[in-house]
Amino acid sequence: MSGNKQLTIGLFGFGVVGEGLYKVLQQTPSLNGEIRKVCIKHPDKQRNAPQELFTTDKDELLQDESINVIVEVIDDADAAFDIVKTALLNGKSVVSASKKMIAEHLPELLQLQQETGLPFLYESAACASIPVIRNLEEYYDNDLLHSIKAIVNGSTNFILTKIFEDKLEFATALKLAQDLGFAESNPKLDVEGYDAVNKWTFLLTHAYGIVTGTNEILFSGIQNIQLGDAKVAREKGYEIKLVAQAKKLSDGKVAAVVLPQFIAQQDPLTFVKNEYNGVVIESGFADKQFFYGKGAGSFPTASAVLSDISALRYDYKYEYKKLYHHQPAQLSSDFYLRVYISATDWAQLPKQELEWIEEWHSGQDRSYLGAVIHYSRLRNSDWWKQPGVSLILAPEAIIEPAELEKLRPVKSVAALETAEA
Ligand SMILES: NC(=O)C1=CN([C@@H]2O[C@H](COP(=O)(O)OP(=O)(O)OC[C@H]3O[C@@H](n4cnc5c(N)ncnc54)[C@H](OP(=O)(O)O)[C@@H]3O)[C@@H](O)[C@H]2O)C=CC1
Ligand SMILES: N[C@@H](CC=O)C(=O)O
Repeated sequence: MSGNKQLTIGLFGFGVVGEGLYKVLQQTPSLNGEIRKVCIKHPDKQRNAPQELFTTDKDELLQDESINVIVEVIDDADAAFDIVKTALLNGKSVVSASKKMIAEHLPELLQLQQETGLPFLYESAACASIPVIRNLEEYYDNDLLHSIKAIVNGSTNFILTKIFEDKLEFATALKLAQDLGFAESNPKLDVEGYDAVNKWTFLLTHAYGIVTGTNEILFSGIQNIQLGDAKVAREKGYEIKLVAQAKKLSDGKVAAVVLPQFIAQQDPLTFVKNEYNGVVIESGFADKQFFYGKGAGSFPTASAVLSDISALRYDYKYEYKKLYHHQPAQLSSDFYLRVYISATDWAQLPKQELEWIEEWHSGQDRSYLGAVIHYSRLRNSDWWKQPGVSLILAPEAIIEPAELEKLRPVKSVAALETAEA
């Protein structure tokens, strides 16, 4: 495919993203793209498009030789993988928004792209309207990419904004995120951090050449954050956001986590509210750069799908430069995290697991402490995921082993035990 070639599209899914794309394409005649057929699941639903466009038979798209592009925007990861695989093997270029499917099948998808030589693009799958994949892929050299810190889930950011700024109840805020089309069909994916970590897996591939699974990354969502945590944050002049981050350590490995974090006022992520996403990239010589835009919703997501479709006109493919043309980085499990932990009961906090405690406070309803802990201690335990316990990263959370002793304070766990007694 090259130049202004006719793109004949088979579209899977006509929900928030699919219908958005249909409308956006109607307003983009210069693209030279036409939707030939739309495959959906429920034939009886009312649609805002001619009835003859729709089918429930996937082969009407996948086996149609006149269709040269498959756009897959459905909410079923297993069916999505089957569609994408068949489409590529049938010689069609593919655009997808299904981050869960991509995260679960990245090695197979990499192989399929190599075997077929066909484009498989998915810019909308991470941070929706922000062109983060193409930027990581094309612009930043592996050695110079010091860190990425990002809000990659619109729904949780929306919920946190609505709870802490507009004083809505959690359930009301979630319902609003669902009504506006931001949340996944199963909102547990958003709330418990699965969606954010899914996105983080393949962003790590484009940033550092790391091919990993979600089980290799420490993550949680916002499910355990309490109003009391927000009060502590406010007293310290911080906000709480669900943040995905990766930092290149001095041994060349990458520390990566997806956890709630206190965000200081001077951090650009402070400005990221509601369904917006933000990405702060720190690279050699350029210092900090900040990308900002809508991270969920019909038209913002459709705009990124449209950009991928448009890129097919000039045969754009991801080269996975960091993976195939550089020395890919590895994930590190040897670093420390500066954390804030709150609990309804001191006994829930395993003080022996902490390197040191920097502050503590015991209130009527909850106790909290600020501490430093080795990453592996958190990975290998689940006390911090239990009801009643919340774990939030401090603003500058990642500590390299070589820095640890320089930072170790005089106060220790023993001091807390004395205070308790
Ligand atoms: N909403 C957002 O802001 C964003 C969503 N995404 C991703 O995009 C994808 C779509 O999301 P969204 O549009 O919100 O989801 P919706 O729930 O709004 O729509 C899902 C669509 O998929 C169709 N569908 C489900 N299973 C099948 C199947 N086996 N074959 C054909 N069609 C099927 C449904 O059909 P029917 O209409 O008949 O029920 C529906 O049209 C998801 O992977 C999501 O994670 C990515 C970025 C942002
Ligand atoms: N549910 C997702 C949708 C976009 O990826 C989110 O809230 O970010």
